[in-house]
Amino acid sequence: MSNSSAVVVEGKKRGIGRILRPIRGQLTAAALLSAVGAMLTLVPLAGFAHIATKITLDTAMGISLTGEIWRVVAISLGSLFAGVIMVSAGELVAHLADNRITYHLRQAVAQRLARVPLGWFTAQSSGDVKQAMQDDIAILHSLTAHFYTAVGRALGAICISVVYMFALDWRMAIATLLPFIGFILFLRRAMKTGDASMTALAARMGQINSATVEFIGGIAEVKAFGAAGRAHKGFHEAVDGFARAFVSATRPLVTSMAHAHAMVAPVTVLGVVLVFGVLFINLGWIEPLDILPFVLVAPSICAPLLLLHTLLHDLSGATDAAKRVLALMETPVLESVPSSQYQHPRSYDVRFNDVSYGYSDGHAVLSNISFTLKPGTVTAIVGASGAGKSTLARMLLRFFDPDEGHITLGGVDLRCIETEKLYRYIGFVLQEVQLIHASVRDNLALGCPSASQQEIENATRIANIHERILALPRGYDSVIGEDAQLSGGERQRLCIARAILLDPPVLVLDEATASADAGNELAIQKALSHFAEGRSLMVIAHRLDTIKHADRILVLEDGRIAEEGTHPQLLDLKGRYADLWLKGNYECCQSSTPLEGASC
Ligand SMILES: Nc1ncnc2c1ncn2[C@@H]1O[C@H](COP(=O)(O)OP(=O)(O)OP(=O)(O)O)[C@@H](O)[C@H]1O
Repeated sequence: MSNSSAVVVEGKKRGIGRILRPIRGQLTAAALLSAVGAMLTLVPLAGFAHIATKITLDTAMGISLTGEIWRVVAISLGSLFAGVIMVSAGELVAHLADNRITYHLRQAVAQRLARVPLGWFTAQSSGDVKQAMQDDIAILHSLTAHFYTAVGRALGAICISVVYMFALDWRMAIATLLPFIGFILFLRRAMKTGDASMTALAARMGQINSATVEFIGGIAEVKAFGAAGRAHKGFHEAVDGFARAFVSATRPLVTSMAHAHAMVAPVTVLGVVLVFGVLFINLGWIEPLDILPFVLVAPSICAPLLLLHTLLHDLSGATDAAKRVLALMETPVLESVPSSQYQHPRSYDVRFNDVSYGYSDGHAVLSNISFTLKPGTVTAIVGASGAGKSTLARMLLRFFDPDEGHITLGGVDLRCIETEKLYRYIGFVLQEVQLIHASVRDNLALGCPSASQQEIENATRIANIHERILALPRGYDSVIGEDAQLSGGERQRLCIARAILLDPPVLVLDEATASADAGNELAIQKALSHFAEGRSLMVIAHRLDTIKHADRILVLEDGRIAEEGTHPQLLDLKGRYADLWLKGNYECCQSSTPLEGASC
């Protein structure tokens, strides 16, 4: 995509924060509810510790504790109940926010894609769009619906436990936290090891991919030239290299992770509490009963800490997904005027005015192109492969806008014509045939849903596909890809019928009969020539004999119009066209198609 002035780039700031901005308040509320809820659900642990301590100490002194026990039990149960309600409320708020953002993102992406140049879709694989629209938005769902509440719960539980332990005895609290500090240190080491080895692994994976592509892509040649052994060898070497790199990369990683997990195993934490507890008792710093709350609370930090680690690990995937969705939402769009400035073409003559265009900066694919398509005439564009023919056709369809110059329809700049209307004025059939998963009838009536069966059949007869459709199991109701398995040529004829049904005053055909066999091509050309009457037709053709009676032929060379004229005029010039004609080895007096006319 060029940095054309015709595109508008909106917003450069990237990141997950931008994606989640509309629901930031809801997510914060959800996280807070979850955090406070988690804190409250831990109150019973403190309650148990309190009761156990009291029973041991006070009953020995003969004090009755029934009233206090019931009070602590009531507070514990009340806290637990309130905590569960708050955690559930947090989940609900997060899911509502998720529902809102998912809807908002899908709408925003769809609206954006409706405004991007059609040329973007040819450069972008549908896989990329599907990845962002479905997979990435699903990943963001786990972020919005679960991440914030889970982080809230984990942090809430950890914070309240730490505060509680420090409130009881700061020396025991510090000692209890030692395994968790060990966990963080081992984790950091694992991450460092992981980062270093991931680069090496990615390089090895790249080698496997290249070897696989080479092997699969060239399988025919490999077999034909008996090089299967050599190709296999390259693939095996890449796989072996990856396996070796994997072993040496994972060994230190797994060791560090194993140490980290061992640090936060409840048994380790309990062991540390008991060892330091006994030590502090011997030092006379604490009483034996003072250990009890630590024994109850310290292991409960393990699970939230591990959960936090997993969540932060998942966050990087969600960040990448957010970036991809954001990139889609920032795809450069076609420049358009405010709807109040839309204009209606007064006629249907098309004019290219000094049009230049390049896909990338500094390399012009089309340079200073000027010509007019007059109504009722056929203009053919010919030239060597790569000369810029398809680019020229796509500019008329606003796949891209010119970098310089402009294109008008009936005197109105294409940028001032509402996009939907533009495709009512200019129909097209391109090399890449696009049919949707629907019935043949629906595919035909895509741009014209109110078309009658008679109108549809008239179009399919012109495109020479009516009989073939009738031969399908359910005729016009057969579904593409299910019971309508069509060849490339048949799909192309279906597209031609679809374009004909729209009855556009201007029609662009880019290698529209490329997949048709000779007989069909003749029939389609014949039908199209009748259809062309009174319209402007732009035909791009490789085979010069199919366009030799066009009203005007433009010969493109390196993105410039090298020659123009009628077939006889161009032959007389003895220039580029005459050369192409000669090289094409066309028979002078073969039966002509109607686009060709009759004379030789
Ligand atoms: N989407 C794209 N991005 C970048 N470059 C492109 C793109 N499409 C075409 N090009 C380049 O622009 C030049 C003109 O391509 P174009 O398809 O217009 O030529 P063409 O005359 O129609 O060729 P052919 O007859 O082989 O279809 C070529 O060099 C091609 O590689």
